[in-house]
Amino acid sequence: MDDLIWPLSNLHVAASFLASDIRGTSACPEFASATKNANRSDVNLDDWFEQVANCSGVDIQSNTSNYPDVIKMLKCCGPCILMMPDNGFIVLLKTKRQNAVILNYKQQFSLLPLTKLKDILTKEHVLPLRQSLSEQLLPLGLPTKQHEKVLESLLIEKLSNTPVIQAWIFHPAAYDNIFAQFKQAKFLKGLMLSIGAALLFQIMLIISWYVIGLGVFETNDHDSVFSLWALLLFSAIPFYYLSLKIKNRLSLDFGAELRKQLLQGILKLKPNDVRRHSSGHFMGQVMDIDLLEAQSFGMSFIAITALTQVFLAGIILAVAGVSWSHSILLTTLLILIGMLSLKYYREIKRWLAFDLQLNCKLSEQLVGHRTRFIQEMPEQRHLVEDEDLSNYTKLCEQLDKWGAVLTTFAGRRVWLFLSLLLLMPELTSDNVDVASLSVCIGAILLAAISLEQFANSVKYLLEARCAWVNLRPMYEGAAETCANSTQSQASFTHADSKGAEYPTIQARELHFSFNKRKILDGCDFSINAKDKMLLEGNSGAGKSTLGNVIAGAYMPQQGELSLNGTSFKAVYNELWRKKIVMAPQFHDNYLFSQTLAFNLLMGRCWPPSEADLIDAQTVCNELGLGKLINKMPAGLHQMVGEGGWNLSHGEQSRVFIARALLQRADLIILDESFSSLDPKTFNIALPCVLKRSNALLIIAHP
Ligand SMILES: Nc1ncnc2c1ncn2[C@@H]1O[C@H](COP(=O)(O)OP(=O)(O)OP(=O)(O)O)[C@@H](O)[C@H]1O
Repeated sequence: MDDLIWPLSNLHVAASFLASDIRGTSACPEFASATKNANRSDVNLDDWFEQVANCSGVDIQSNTSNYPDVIKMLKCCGPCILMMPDNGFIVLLKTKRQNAVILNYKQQFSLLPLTKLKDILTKEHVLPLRQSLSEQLLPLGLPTKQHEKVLESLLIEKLSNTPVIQAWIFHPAAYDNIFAQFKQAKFLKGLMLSIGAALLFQIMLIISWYVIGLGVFETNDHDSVFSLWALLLFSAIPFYYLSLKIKNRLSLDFGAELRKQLLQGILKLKPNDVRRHSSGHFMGQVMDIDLLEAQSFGMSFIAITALTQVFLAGIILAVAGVSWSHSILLTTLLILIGMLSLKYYREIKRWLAFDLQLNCKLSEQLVGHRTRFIQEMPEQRHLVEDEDLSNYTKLCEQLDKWGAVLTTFAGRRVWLFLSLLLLMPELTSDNVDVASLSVCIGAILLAAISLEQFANSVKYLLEARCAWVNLRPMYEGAAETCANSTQSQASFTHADSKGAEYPTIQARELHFSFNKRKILDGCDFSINAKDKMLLEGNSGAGKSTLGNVIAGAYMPQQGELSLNGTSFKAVYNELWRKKIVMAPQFHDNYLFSQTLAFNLLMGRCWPPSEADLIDAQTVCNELGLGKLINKMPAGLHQMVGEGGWNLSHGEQSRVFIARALLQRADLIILDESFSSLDPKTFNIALPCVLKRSNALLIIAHP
């Protein structure tokens, strides 16, 4: 048993093992020598796992489970690191039926029953409770089996809301290696299983035709032939059911995985990249996920099974058919489908690109509706739209035309007509081999159905492929962030522990340009722990750019930036942003259509504790928002933003300030956050900001 437990000092070896299994990289930060022999409670494990995630490029998700769901969680959380009640960890790779596959301390695999693993992991919570409950049950004098059952039910009841185990689950980071994600989610295995079941179903159908043919042409024992035929058909049903069930399950999981990854990708896009595109561009791209989700998995299944059936029919025609001509015809049609598919693919690409453009324009017109309504000449409003719509109609017509050509040539009619034409000599001959003729007709029918299915599914797969090309940058956004993070080997917390020796921020020779236009040209400065600084400058001088560089939103092209002595390059990730919080300019900040509490505390923690809510209320009171919250029927839980309570410009600015202050960062950057406040409100808000910030950088106009 001791072999199974990893000590804290060697946790990085286990983490490296899991990370390299997923991503092929094994760079994981060790705990500092000072903490190596320390107790687990002395280190912040979540922070450490975040560093591991950044260094290795895998995603690590911290997860807990309540007592009733422990087995369920263990079954799906591998590969993960589980926290032991005492000072150790267990590395769970996966589960095999009712056993857990564990990586032991000697880096060998061991099997452990899941129930035993559950007992080990939960003993801290369960043992004392079990003891006292057992004593309470004793006077009832229940037989041992019933006693245990009642005890387990009571434990489930008592611990249903208590997290009893904690795991850090490793999985591939958003996109970059999306196939690794699919591999881990066992999609390919499931797809193969489902296709296998579908093929078995088809083979049983073909055998049943053979049996029927046998009954008709070669035997008089019709009863037994009919029974055999019925038996074959009946036995084929479970395969059909199994194939559909696996396919549908996987389709749902695949869609969920795609959406999850897309969301991760979007959240990791660099702000500057996002700015270069309009919101409509992203909206259009995100809408493509429907195409990808709906078409790709199910249609891959249909395309593969249909193509396999076509090959099956081709083999039957070649082996049992009357001539090779059918096989040649089938191959020719497949080549034709391939060529038409290419043409159709080009048409969809053009159509989707234009559709994306229209989406961009539409969303921009919605956002800028008020400006257009007031300022644009009414007679000009629809000129461009009309032209766009006529171009769109032309593209749609082209797309439909080539779609129709593809399905017509690949449709069953062309194949049936030509193949029956080829069969004419045999059909009219007196010397016909009836058995091979019937097999040939069966194969022609199978090919007809499969060809049509194949052509239809290829059409949808091509649409999914185009959608993927559009969505790819979103997935790659995350990948690039991972790549940047993997350069990082330094541990932020180590330097942080020596933080007092360093200025909060130190910048040396910072350079930043937009399209070769220099905005920051060799900036040198430092900001100390309690500094309160004002950054003034003319419009366009680069103040916000500097703020964004310090906050980690923009990457400087040259120079050195460090926080508490740790280089920016070493911790360019979420950890940096936890320590430096920026309230961007009003037009760049966003009030979500959520509760006021969410908008205030989203950067601190959500869902919030009672203490967080009290803190949020106090900061709001200090910023002069107390009266407003009192007026709101639901107080802090009032819905705000679009469709909710419309906050005024000045109120919204103070919510943004409160949001930054509530994150308790080392440095807070406020970019023109006071510009919309009247002098009285400014005089209320400023003391709160000065009191509640550590280091502070205020960007303002002179
Ligand atoms: N994505 C971009 N591409 C090219 N140039 C940009 C981009 N973003 C900003 N700029 C330019 O960089 C310069 C600095 O912009 P920045 O927003 O930092 O100025 P600022 O000093 O904060 O101005 P203001 O006080 O008006 O807000 C401006 O001239 C701006 O036009």
